[in-house]
Amino acid sequence: MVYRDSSFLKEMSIVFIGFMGVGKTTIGKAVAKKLYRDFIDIDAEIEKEYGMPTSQIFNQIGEKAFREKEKSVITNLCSQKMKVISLGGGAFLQEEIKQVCLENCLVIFLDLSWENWKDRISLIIDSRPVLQGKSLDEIEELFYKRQEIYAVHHSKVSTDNQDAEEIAEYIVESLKLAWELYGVK
Ligand SMILES: Nc1ncnc2c1ncn2[C@@H]1O[C@H](COP(=O)(O)OP(=O)(O)O)[C@@H](O)[C@H]1O
Ligand SMILES: O=C(O)C1=C[C@@H](OP(=O)(O)O)[C@@H](O)[C@H](O)C1
Ligand SMILES: [Mg+2]
Repeated sequence: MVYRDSSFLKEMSIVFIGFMGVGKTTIGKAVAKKLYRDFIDIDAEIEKEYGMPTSQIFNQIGEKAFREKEKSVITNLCSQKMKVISLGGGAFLQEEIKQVCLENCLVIFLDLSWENWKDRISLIIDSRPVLQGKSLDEIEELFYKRQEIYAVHHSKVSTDNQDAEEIAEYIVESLKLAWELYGVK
């Protein structure tokens, strides 16, 4: 059956959410390339606006300003179609961001187990101010607490034991199947 009014499904922007370091930026970029869409990384947009890396924004201007900018950047970009957008792991702490994304975009939660996540810490610790100065136990507590904000999404993809390219391929194939199922041309 062909649903003639379902073409919006194929046009919706895709938003990636999940904890720091799960691969939102890496996988988002790969998915965008495979779908021939523009890729937007919200942290990169904020860094461009301030002309400095996130850690420096947190240190010099403060987290509050970062979060305000995060909200305005996401609110503006989420209304656009055909994008692939990777959020920062703390964006869904703000209810307004959560609502605007869930209402306008296809929200995909990238899930990774704590066991696998902790092997990745050395890759990200220097560039993630939220992790700095915390013990591993404190980071584990934050990891589990943060799962609450990702609980509402449209789709969840487990990323354990797969490389970013494989995950991106799986996401794109699943999207194509879903579009076909709904008769989207
Ligand atoms: N599936 C994966 N397997 C192994 N390493 C990964 C995977 N996805 C991302 N990475 C690595 O983990 C680090 C964090 O990835 P990144 O995409 O920046 O995460 P996020 O945007 O969610 O914080 C990077 O060094 C990246 O190369
Ligand atoms: O979880 C968070 O509070 C943050 C996550 C980071 O993005 P990634 O999830 O891409 O690391 C970045 O937005 C900032 O350092 C704060
Ligand atoms: Mg990122």
